Amino acid sequence: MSDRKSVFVKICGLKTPEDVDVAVAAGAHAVGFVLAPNSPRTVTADLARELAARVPERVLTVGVFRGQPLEEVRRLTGESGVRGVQLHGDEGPEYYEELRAPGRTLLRATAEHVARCGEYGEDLLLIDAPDPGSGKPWNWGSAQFTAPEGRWLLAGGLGPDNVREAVRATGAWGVDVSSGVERERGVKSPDLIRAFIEAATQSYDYSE
Ligand SMILES: O=C(O)c1ccccc1N[C@@H]1O[C@H](COP(=O)(O)O)[C@@H](O)[C@H]1O
Repeated sequence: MSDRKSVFVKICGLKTPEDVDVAVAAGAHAVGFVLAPNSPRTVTADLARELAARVPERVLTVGVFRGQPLEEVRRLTGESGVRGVQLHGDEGPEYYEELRAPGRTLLRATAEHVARCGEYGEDLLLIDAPDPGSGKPWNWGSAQFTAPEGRWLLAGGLGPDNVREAVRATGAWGVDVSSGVERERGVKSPDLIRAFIEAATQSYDYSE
């Protein structure tokens, strides 16, 4: 039996101060701002900075990138002031090495279901669906998926109704969600954010 009391919860794709405040008050451990282009959740570095400034130190702020040049990731990270960098491209270990900086948390997102934690020098591994941010689940429950050892986050099609089962089935250290806490694409629902965090943080209550 694990002595963990809760999973790590990241709420991603936040665009408004109200939604950031709701996620923080409900107990999110991390909040994400999409700094990749062409998403209904894309925010400018200026808006990300404004949103990140509302977040207490204990909550990790994360910039989300997809296949962008290193200089662009560096610039947007600096301008927005986020402390975490989440990469969804096919960047190699050298790219992570280039981005490493004191106080910065590097997250490597992959749809590769045999990934190992820390393989590219990342601090946290994120195992996601092939189409990140689509709300489509992948087959995390299948026998073909072997969960990695260590600290990894599960994402892809999670929501208040399935997060608990997903954590129990995979043993994920943490979870990440965007679509499953939206009332329409790109628009968050405070009620769903609260419900997701509540459900996720109950995942390791083995007393029942
Ligand atoms: O959310 C996006 O639009 C996005 C864009 C580019 C890269 C990653 C993106 N989101 C990531 O996807 C998962 C959430 O997926 P879901 O919507 O809950 O199915 C999460 O890791 C986000 O950071």
